[in-house]
Amino acid sequence: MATSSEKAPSSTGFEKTPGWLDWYAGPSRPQFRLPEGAVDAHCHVFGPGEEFPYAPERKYTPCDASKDQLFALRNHLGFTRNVVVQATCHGADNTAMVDALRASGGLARGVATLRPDVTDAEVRELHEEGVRGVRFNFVKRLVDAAPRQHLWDVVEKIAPYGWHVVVYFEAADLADLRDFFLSIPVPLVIDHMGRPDTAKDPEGPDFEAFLNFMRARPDIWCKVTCPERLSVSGPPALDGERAAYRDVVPFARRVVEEFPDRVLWGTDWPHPNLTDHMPDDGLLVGFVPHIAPTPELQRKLLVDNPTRLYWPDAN
Ligand SMILES: O=C(O)c1cc(C(=O)O)oc(=O)c1
Repeated sequence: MATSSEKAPSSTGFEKTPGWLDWYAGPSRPQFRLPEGAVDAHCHVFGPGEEFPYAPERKYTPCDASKDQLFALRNHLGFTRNVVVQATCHGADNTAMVDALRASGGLARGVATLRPDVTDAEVRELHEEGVRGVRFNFVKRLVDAAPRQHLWDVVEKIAPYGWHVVVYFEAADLADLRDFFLSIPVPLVIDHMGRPDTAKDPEGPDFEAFLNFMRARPDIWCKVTCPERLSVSGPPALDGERAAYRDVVPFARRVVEEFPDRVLWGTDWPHPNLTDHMPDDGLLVGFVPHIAPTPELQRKLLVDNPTRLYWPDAN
């Protein structure tokens, strides 16, 4: 089946980080049929660099991954909508992400990166474009640490618009960040399950600490995403593998089963910074029924929850 996403990725005007793995061209058609109205609740656009230059402060230079390629993948996989999360390679310049929202005809919402001096008029404009959240990143290989006061200043600006804060952090840093997170007075959305060490016991104290954090407030959501990033023993979603990333399943399944109304799923296309392999996104979609085994859990994870968070006025 030919899709425009089969075109080989390129990187215009920028030199990619050495060893960069490009997104998988020509993904298979998912065997798991996504329910009507499914949302890819975590994906990115990269550039194209010629039109939307990568930020000078970036920690990596990716291959291009345009909005048209993202929308072609959406259609090919059977998603209806996207949530486009600002990628760190674009810093706090949200223009590529906003351009994708604008082109989507209402089928995409966004999560932005903001500096503390952002004005109310700028936040209002982003809201009108479809942005509904701001991302705070604590992963040191991706961004330099931001002073807490800067983050507070941003929270004050976005709170009146009903936005949430998306947090990305390493499991080992949760103990230090927990109190700060719990003091943020808007809903929180955790990226990639808080990056558990999946070589450890899913019933062990580390993952229990994560679940306890989720139990601390009813408005903490979790993306049960990125098995391709978190998996240690695989097997990868390649070469027709239909039971990929088995070691991640018990972690994600615990979250889905305990918090069925506050979990989200997305592809994480174009999968920045993978070093080992690049998944076939069609096979990656096949991960979902392993972590959400019933049609009801699947509908909540893929349709009801993301629609409630990002399109509360839909239907
Ligand atoms: O783990 C990562 O490297 C990663 C990077 C980014 C980004 O650069 O924005 O986003 C993600 O969701 C994951």
